[in-house]
Amino acid sequence: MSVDPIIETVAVSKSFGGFKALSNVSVKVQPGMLTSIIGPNGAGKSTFFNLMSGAFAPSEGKVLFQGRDITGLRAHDFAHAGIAKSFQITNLFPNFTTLENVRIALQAHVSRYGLWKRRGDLPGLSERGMQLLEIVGLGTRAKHLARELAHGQQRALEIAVALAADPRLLLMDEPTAGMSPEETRIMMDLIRRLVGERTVVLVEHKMKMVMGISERIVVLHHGELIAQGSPDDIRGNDLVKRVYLGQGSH
Ligand SMILES: Nc1ncnc2c1ncn2[C@@H]1O[C@H](COP(=O)(O)OP(=O)(O)OP(=O)(O)O)[C@@H](O)[C@H]1O
Repeated sequence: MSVDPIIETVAVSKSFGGFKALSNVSVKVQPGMLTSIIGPNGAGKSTFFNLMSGAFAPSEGKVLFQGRDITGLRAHDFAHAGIAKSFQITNLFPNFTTLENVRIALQAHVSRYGLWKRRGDLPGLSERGMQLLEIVGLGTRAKHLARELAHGQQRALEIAVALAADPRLLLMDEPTAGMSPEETRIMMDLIRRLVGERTVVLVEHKMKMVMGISERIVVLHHGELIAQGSPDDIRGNDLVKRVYLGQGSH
């Protein structure tokens, strides 16, 4: 494919003390697509995710975002460049309403660009906040406190908070962790809707979900890239099959 990648890792490695958690991984993520990072426990998925989000710098190699070398910049600069992340660990203000949580995120984004104004001066914030809540399916929950939402709804709210920065790239770490089958289905539908206008990269354990939703899959094992391709490529890959053999039904 000749399309320029939105984010690219060039031979990245990451060592913790003497231990190499990631070794020489080169991946090009295509824009407007859904890419999933998979691999058995300890494969290096979270480490790779953290390199893409700027949580830490690679020990070796480079990270390019829209062709620009962003290796070693702070997480804040990654966010500024257009990379947002949604975490497993909740990042919400539980005693604020759903809409207030999104408004705070929008306000933080506005202030980051030096345009901070008093609340009353930003009449568009509530409207934009409501639009984001509609996108994630929480339009009817705007006045509920964040802590009153069901688990799946809280995850959807975290996505609305991440979208407040209008990111080009959305990184999601196990977006359906701990969800019921119904919540998982709703989240998968939401993720599908987000892709296209944005690029989405997921770290995910649930194989069935990954195969059903992804356009590209990157497989890590013992910190190395062992395969990348379409779900069909990955399904038919002998090395991937061997790695997952006996892993149970993740
Ligand atoms: N901060 C750290 N210090 C030392 N070792 C680490 C650190 N972070 C990760 N590791 C090690 O690096 C390896 C890869 O970890 P990582 O969390 O990236 O894997 P993972 O694929 O996300 O695993 P899981 O599916 O279990 O979450 C593991 O052996 C882990 O113990």
